[in-house]
Amino acid sequence: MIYTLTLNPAADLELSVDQLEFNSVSRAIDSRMDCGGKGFNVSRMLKNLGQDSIAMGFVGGATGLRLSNELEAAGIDCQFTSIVGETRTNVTIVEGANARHIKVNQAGPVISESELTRLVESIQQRLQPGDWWVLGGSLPQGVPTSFYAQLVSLIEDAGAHAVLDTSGEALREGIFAGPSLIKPNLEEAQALLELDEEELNSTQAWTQALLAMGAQNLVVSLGKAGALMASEAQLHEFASPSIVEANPIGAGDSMVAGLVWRLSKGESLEQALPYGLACGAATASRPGTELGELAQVEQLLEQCRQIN
Ligand SMILES: Nc1ncnc2c1ncn2[C@@H]1O[C@H](COP(=O)(O)OP(=O)(O)O)[C@@H](O)[C@H]1O
Ligand SMILES: O=P(O)(O)OC[C@H]1O[C@](O)(COP(=O)(O)O)[C@@H](O)[C@@H]1O
Repeated sequence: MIYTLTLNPAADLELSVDQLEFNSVSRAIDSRMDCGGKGFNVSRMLKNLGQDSIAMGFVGGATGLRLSNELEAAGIDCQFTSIVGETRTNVTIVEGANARHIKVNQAGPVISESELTRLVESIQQRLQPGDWWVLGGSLPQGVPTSFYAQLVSLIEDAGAHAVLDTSGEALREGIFAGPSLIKPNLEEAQALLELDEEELNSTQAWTQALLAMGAQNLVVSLGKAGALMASEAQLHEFASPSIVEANPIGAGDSMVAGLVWRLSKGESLEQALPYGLACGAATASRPGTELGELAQVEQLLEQCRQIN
């Protein structure tokens, strides 16, 4: 089974404007609201790929209810921990004229100690060897930065696989607990390291430094340039397919979905990575946080090649 955990889900509100202007009123020419949050997106993408998963996490208030209803309507098994606070809304403003965007993510609700305890208990009840657990996204307020590390240890000690996709201190502490896989983008990966210029210019040096912190495997996504994969014995670079980008939000989560989909079938990371790239590219070609579909992923797969 694949589980996805989203501690800080979000409704993703996208407003499109012709031209972004500060200190004046802009009128949206288009708007859309999608279900977002890293683990939720992974479950949604897995569904598009024909793969079931169980979505877990904190949901609260009207926004939380809206997201739960949307996931359930998509046929995703939801096992949420309800909270008193309100699930957040993240805003993206897309400027049509210059094909660029600004994204502002809210901090998210405050989680109480009893809500956190209930979540840990519901995770512990489900731990089984061989399962895959995707832990994705930022921490809402009140959740300690060591929380992912605690979960990674629980999951890996149970003989299951933890895939960690977060950033900053939560990622740093989580890596030390030895997750099966981490998937930062380049900026998130390099922010963890204090390397000199020469080491930063050597992919071998900085990927090995990340692995030395504790991650068993590493995929670093590079946007349209593709991705790197590294383990103790391997370092490979793959190219991403070429698409017309509409909105890259959700591409990273879709890549994680593609990876876990294939890894859970027993494939190696090298075999799984082209699926991750194709899923990321399929989603980047769509507006808002709309995610790629299987037919498009299969078509893009042909263009995902290993560069070295
Ligand atoms: N414009 C694009 N063209 C082709 N592929 C893309 C594009 N943007 C994203 N992708 C694919 O999605 C993956 C994840 O995107 P990336 O932006 O690196 O992740 P994140 O959202 O975590 O920052 C990339 O490795 C790539 O395969
Ligand atoms: O939890 P964070 O880091 O604030 O990120 C949440 C945001 O990231 C997303 O999950 C998209 O992530 P990616 O672009 O990395 O795939 C959005 O749906 C959501 O608004």
